[in-house]
Amino acid sequence: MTMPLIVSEVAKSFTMHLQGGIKLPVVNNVFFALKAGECAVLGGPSGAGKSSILKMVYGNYAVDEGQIILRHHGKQIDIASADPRTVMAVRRDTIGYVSQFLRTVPRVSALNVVADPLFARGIDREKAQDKARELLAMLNLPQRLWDLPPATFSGGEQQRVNIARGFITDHPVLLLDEPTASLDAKNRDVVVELIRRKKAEGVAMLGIFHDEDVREAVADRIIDVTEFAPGYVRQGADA
Ligand SMILES: Nc1ncnc2c1ncn2[C@@H]1O[C@H](COP(=O)(O)OP(=O)(O)OP(=O)(O)O)[C@@H](O)[C@H]1O
Repeated sequence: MTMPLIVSEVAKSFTMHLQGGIKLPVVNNVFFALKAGECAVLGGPSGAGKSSILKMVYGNYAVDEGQIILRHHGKQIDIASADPRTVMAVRRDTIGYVSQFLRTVPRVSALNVVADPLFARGIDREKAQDKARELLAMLNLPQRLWDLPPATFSGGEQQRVNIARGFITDHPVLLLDEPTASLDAKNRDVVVELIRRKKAEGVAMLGIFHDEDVREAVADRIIDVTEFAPGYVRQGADA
């Protein structure tokens, strides 16, 4: 069986147009694969390139070199070279992204913001909303808020709506961009539990977690991003 995600020989640099077009290499020869049901966590100091890798895998950042292969409807798709329409289809059905920040849509209730990815996949409305209610209750969002648009919610309330939205689908690959940052301990534990459930369902996850306790609780392994620094020489490697 092929892996749900294979990243090979990926390189990325940013061109600083305001500084005479100088190139800032960020990562080089990024190489890893995810198994179904595992949660790998990107590790390394600030600025090492963790977010950049996550954004490339989601198709948000262009890739200079290499391949990012996802298994999508039984076929292998290279996100690094896929056209925008394919990227959208892959995001709808295959790869999800849970981040800290909610992009609120005016006049749409929290319940429907959460259920929306299931509506997009053609899931029955009632069924989708039931699942959204279950997640919002788990994440302790007060029921009086469910029918209101999240635009006026507190930062933590918006974050929980976003987390529910990110976890509602059954995407086989899920990217976790610090989903627990600034959550209280009770809701952090809920997110840890949601990640465990996804593992049990066979979802492959790639995440960034600055919170050490959460990382310990969810990580099956750490991918050390400093090994992908341009110019890094592997210990024991031939010159
Ligand atoms: N859009 C961008 N334009 C220019 N440089 C960028 C851009 N995004 C990231 N960088 C640079 O790339 C490097 C890696 O950034 P990245 O955000 O991927 O690191 P990180 O490991 O996620 O850091 P942190 O843990 O602080 O979030 C940094 O030097 C950063 O300044």
